[in-house]
Amino acid sequence: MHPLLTALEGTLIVSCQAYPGEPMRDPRTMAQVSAAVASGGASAVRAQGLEDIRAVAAAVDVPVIGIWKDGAEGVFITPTLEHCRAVIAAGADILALDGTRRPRPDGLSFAQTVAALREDGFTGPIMADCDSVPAALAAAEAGADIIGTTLAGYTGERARTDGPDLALLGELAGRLPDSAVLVAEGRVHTPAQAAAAREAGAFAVVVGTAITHPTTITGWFREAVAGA
Ligand SMILES: CC(=O)N[C@H](C=O)[C@@H](O)[C@H](O)[C@H](O)COP(=O)(O)O
Repeated sequence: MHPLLTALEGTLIVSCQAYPGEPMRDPRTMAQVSAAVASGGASAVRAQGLEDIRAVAAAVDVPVIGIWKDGAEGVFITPTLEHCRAVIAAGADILALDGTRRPRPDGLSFAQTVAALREDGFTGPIMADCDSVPAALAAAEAGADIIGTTLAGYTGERARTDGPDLALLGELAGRLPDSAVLVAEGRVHTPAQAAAAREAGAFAVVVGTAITHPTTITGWFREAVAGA
């Protein structure tokens, strides 16, 4: 296991992202939200976009997982080697990128991308945002340090479960090489679901929307109130 990851076992990681056009889409806001979740005990923060990564890294002492979303279809989470290099240059401690088996815009495979980054001298952990068992196993084989369930339910490989994809976690638990850890990410909306993800085999759990996206959380409550 990568040494930086030892401290993350059994912890909560919080994803702090605002989407294009939203009121909170401002690196200063995301830095403040990141500092707030770090105060609450988040062991690491996941940030999107080069400006946010710079601002968040300056605002928190915990490791920053950096991604760069470019586009909204196909491979869009840190889709190319150049995106990866830019995320690292922006100050991410951990690099996350698409870890599916879909063709990448620059024509490189996931394995080639990881190899090029190691060739560059990047020594931090690399997180693969995966969508299926085969993708996860291939990404771990290619040298990913963290296997995330981030894209399960978003690519057509698996049905979109209501909460986290506990079945996928269960299928992967115990099947990854010792070099990689399994992280639950995606639709963890309640503390009970976070605990269930751990019980299903997750090394750590990432929560985004349910902690840092007030518009969505407001919608949940609005619907509950209106339906009562
Ligand atoms: C599919 C995709 O694009 N996921 C993104 C990856 O960074 C984010 O939009 C999610 O908020 C993040 O994965 C955390 O998940 P949740 O917000 O469900 O707790």
